[in-house]
Amino acid sequence: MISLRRVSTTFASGAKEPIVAVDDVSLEIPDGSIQGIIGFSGAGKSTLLRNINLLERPTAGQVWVGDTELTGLNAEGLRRARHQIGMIFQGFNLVNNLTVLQNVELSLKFAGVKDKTQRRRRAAEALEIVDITDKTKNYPAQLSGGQKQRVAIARALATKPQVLLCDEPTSALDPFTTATVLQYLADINTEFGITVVIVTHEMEVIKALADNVAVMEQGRVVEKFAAAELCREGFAPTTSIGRYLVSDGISVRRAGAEASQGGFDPTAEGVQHYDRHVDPVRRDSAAPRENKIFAAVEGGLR
Ligand SMILES: Nc1ncnc2c1ncn2[C@@H]1O[C@H](COP(=O)(O)OP(=O)(O)OP(=O)(O)O)[C@@H](O)[C@H]1O
Repeated sequence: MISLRRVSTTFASGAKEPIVAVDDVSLEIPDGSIQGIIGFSGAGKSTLLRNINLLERPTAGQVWVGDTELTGLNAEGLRRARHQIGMIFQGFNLVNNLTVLQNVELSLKFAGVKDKTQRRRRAAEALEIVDITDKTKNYPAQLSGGQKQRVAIARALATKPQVLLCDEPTSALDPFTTATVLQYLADINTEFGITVVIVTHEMEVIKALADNVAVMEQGRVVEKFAAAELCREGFAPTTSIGRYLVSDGISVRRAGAEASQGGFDPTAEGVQHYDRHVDPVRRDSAAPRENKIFAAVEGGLR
């Protein structure tokens, strides 16, 4: 469980009034779930996400990940705790003068994996999870946006995190590539039980991925609901974003799975878009991929 307890984050802004980016937010995110955080620009979504790994230290409140209160740790404790929390960004944040493999190895080096062979093996394993083993010797500039984000996901996974924080991970991608990246995130959540927290302003991303939704406005979480609620007759969200999600049709991935009892409902509008564009290579290679995942798990991914 990730538990944010009365978290606030205020930025000084010179002579002007301080900016309250996050205002007394409490949020519980169950292990293994996908939490969507949605809101308009400037609502405080990214700051709240960065509060979870203390990339932005809250000015008040507590952040708990599992049994550990991150806000109570010293620098060394926090450094170690952060290995449990991977993060990906809209701009990918790869190191341009390192190859794909070296980029992933670097995160293991920072995580204190001293043995070079082990670093290389674990980096290669992580790259396998996102099916990008053919690009290990390439540099970021030689990759498409979607490939860069997949490398960033591999880099985040290499340290075997329990939590993956995603800050607008698909905002820089076209719809086709977005769908592929979302599929990887869904797979990683399902197969490894990694808790995913995703900040976005894209309704499609929420519909395709989230189990639970938090709507932010002016630093506050003003509405929370399970994505499945969007399918329930009579569900009446109070925020404009919530109402939009309802009026836009009930094409929520997890809710669709529940409603149809048969899993993912590819006929739902919106989901169709998501499903159709999933990389066909991944659909066709289910069996070998499964073995690969097991190998990775045996290798200690979890
Ligand atoms: N380092 C900072 N210093 C000062 N103000 C900041 C800083 N980071 C964010 N802010 C301010 O805090 C508020 C919330 O910003 P934040 O980036 O968290 O919002 P957001 O919902 O993620 O927005 P967007 O969708 O545009 O990225 C904004 O007013 C922003 O200008």
